[in-house]
Amino acid sequence: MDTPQDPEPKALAFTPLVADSLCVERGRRLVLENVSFSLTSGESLRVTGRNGAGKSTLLRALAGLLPMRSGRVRLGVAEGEDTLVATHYLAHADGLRGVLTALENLQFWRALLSAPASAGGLSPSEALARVGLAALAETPIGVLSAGQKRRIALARLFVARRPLWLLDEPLTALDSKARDHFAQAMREHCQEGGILVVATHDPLGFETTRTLELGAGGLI
Ligand SMILES: Nc1ncnc2c1ncn2[C@@H]1O[C@H](COP(=O)(O)OP(=O)(O)OP(=O)(O)O)[C@@H](O)[C@H]1O
Repeated sequence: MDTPQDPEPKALAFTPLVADSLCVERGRRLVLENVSFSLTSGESLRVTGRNGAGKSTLLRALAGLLPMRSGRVRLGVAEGEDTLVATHYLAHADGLRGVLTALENLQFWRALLSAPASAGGLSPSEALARVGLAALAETPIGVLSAGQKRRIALARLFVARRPLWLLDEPLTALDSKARDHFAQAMREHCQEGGILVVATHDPLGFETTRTLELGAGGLI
């Protein structure tokens, strides 16, 4: 059963995300060298680059999941709030449990992700409807197609409102209509004051504030 919603969701606006001279090693090899950028409320960054250029590495470092050799990431949040609850990180993997239904997976994620600072998200049923999969609510994830699983993974973004979205190849396996819908969701997130960082090889379907091409000269 869905849990009740916070009646007064907070605004998403917050002070900038700053990456300052990030250097990150993987397997003793320097993958990111002096990567710097700053994004404020409503801004978006598209991270591109050849396979192995370090896109996933950058997102994981921004999410605090990888140690840095040097440099730092600063995420301004409201006083008393935790940077951890300000961030949605979506990796390549969908992060879904095959034996649970679509609805149960989102109930799990909502319980895990909800916090006072990120309240105001959709209920799991509403989030499923948002990604066009309300009819599959009671279907176990294990029997869904790759694109359907991806859509449910993306629905996690809607069950808890968080200002910073770090998305690694979010469009993988989506059909063109689902891509259009998700482009609209990313646009709305920025219009509401959120910040977006997307690693992708594909066009996103909207103009981001900036592009960072790793391995080829930096910010565009
Ligand atoms: N766990 C790991 N241990 C050692 N090296 C790693 C590890 N994960 C990634 N690497 C290396 O780090 C480099 C950057 O990998 P990363 O996954 O960030 O690239 P990417 O730009 O996201 O690539 P792709 O477009 O293929 O997804 C690659 O050379 C890769 O081999």
